[in-house]
Amino acid sequence: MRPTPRTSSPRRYLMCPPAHFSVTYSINPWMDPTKPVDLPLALAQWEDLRDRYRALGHTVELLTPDPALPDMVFAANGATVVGGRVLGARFAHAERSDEAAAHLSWFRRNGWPEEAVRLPEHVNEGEGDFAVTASWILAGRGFRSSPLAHGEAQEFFGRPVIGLELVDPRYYHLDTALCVLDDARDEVMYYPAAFSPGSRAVLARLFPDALIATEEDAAALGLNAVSDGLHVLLPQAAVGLFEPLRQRGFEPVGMDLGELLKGGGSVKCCTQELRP
Ligand SMILES: CN(C)C(=N)NCCC[C@H](N)C(=O)O
Repeated sequence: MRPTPRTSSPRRYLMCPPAHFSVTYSINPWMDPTKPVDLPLALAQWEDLRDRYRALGHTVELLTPDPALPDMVFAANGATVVGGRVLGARFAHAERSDEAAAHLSWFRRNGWPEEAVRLPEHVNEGEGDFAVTASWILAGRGFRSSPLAHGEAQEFFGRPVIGLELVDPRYYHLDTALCVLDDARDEVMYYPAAFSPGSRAVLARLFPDALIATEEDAAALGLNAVSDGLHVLLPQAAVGLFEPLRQRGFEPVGMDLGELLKGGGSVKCCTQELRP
């Protein structure tokens, strides 16, 4: 079988340097405050990701980190931007709640019109739980985002929102268990065991040709990846995903974000996409 021809399209990303990253509390099973974090290494790994995006021709905007918010490096959680409209976040845990205002004020200061920016009513952790395909917005629930946020997103963006129930605490956000590979073609990769039986059936119906990840690759946070339609940047430890991606015509790019994994996030968590 010949691989589908792929093309990348230029993206605009929002990232936040891990200048104050640390693990001082635990709000997901990956976080162990007794394990030290090597901050210079975390910064170097993050810079490598930022530079890789730029080298691939993408634009990276920067959010100023706040010393009181050690998880702010996980910029994907701060908002969801689709069609130039911004749905702000409302965090489930008090430790992260002030990040939401920092994101909203960034959008207001950077030219987004007031009517395109929404302060949300219901708990949603941005692109941690919202994934955008050509036809739908996939929306995770079960650990962080409220199912009520799914209706709110559908009204705000005017796109069909498909709710998916997460059942394994290691995969507490949708973007730890599913990655959109081609947002022009409704193509994804995911780890079925992270979802309830009903949600698994929905995924199988919507994405019959999806790339299915093994437990090993999911446990390396291999699905916490970012695709520009051709290049797929993913944790380098998810070795089992590289060949299946190549067979489909993608170019996998392994990244080492090992220090940030101590906070429970990797490539996608660090990357919020600003969709025009
Ligand atoms: C998978 N994406 C965007 C994420 N899954 N974000 C990482 C959040 C990590 C943070 N310590 C937390 O537990 O909220």
